[in-house]
Amino acid sequence: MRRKLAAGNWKMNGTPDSLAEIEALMRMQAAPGVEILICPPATLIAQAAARVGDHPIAIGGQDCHPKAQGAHTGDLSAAMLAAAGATHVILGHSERRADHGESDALVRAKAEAAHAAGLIAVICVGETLEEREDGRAEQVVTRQQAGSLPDGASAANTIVAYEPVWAIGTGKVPGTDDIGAIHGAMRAALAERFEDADEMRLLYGGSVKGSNAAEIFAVADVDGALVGGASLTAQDFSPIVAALDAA
Ligand SMILES: O=C[C@H](O)COP(=O)(O)O
Repeated sequence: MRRKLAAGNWKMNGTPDSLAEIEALMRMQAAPGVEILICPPATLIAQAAARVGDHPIAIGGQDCHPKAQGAHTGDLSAAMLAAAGATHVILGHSERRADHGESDALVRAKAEAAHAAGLIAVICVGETLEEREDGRAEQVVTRQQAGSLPDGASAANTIVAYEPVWAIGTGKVPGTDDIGAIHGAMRAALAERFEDADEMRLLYGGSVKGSNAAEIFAVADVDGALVGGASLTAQDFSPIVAALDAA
């Protein structure tokens, strides 16, 4: 049984005042069927983890370096994230692939580093608009998935998020048939490589909001969401958690 996950990626947003949003989520009506993960900017991980305390909300990072330590100014190792209180790390987000030229091979190396530090890797894949219009969405996504997941990936240490680049922050969302087709192809490709593929969680990300969450979560093989803009406030995020709990 795959546990449903509502993950929030705050991206480059948030100051210590924003931690009040996590406290508001902690006060929210319990959604027993849903695991919640918040990935604030690295500057807030330790404070967020301290605020969460024993509450089951998990805290994650948004990137890590593939090396364990060394002369890499400005970077953070997976072990540093774990020491700050993170249990998860987002890797290979399309914004990192675009802004920092991250390849599948680099994402795979980062995932290996995350696993070595005991972190759960949330590995992102997704096609551009041009690739979708060329009819290559499934091919691109499964190729990225194959290249970005290390051989040691398992349901215990890896989650895959399908995020069409053109749907991120745009208000555009693929049709539910399209999401289902991609998630089905991802699951089938995982099954060829990993024994516990049936237990690996697949998230959808890209303009998920309270208003469209229920129809997205009704799609087969969608085990939750990776949410950007609508994760920044408890008011916007809580309806998504509720829709997932009800799905
Ligand atoms: O990581 C989150 C995704 O990029 C989705 O962002 P969005 O919900 O603002 O479209």
